[in-house]
Amino acid sequence: MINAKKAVGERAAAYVEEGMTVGLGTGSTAYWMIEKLGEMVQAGLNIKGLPTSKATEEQANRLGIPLVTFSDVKQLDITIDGADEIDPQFQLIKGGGGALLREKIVAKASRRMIVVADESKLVDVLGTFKLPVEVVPYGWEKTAFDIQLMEGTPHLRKDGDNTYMTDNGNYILDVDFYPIREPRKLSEALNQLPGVVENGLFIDLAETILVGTSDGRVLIK
Ligand SMILES: O=C[C@H](O)[C@H](O)[C@H](O)COP(=O)(O)O
Repeated sequence: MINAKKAVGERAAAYVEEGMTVGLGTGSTAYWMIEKLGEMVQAGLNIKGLPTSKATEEQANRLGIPLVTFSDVKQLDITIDGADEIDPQFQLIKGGGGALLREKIVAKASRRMIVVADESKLVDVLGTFKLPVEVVPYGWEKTAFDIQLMEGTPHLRKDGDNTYMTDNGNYILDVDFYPIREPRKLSEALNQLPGVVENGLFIDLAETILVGTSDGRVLIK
């Protein structure tokens, strides 16, 4: 069977050029982009990576990709990352893997964001995928209550019997807001709640979308 995520991830690595500082995304599609970048680095490509999660940091270290942090750089040339849903206006839902906060900080610091996904991620209207919202543990029940008043149905993310914890020590509420007809408004309203750290709506950040199809093609949008 053709691995659409592998094909699209590897294709995206071609956007990375000598000397660039690269935001390294998180997830099972970005994984293949990072593996390919590792090969390119071993073959002599000189780049610096800034990882969006601890998992990605470990992968990059294993592959010998030199890493920087925001104490070294304030702007990146490019970020390549996956998505959970992509609408026709290139607005995204991200955070299925819990990395949305670091991913958004890195994407916003980048001159361009390339999104890699298989075609199952393309939707007409966002929200079938429950929107991940990162919240501080203190008072999360009150934050969830406030989200319900916004007509969302929140579910506290679990990790087996435990509450799932992000790389930043926060919780995730996966919120059913379907259909999300006004993603910008919803994103702004969520971020007004004091307990919300960030939400998984990525508005006007994706510049180019690479879509891997089940028959092995990569479409560039
Ligand atoms: O927090 C996780 C990220 O936003 C991922 O980029 C997103 O969940 C897509 O992951 P995957 O490529 O594994 O479907």
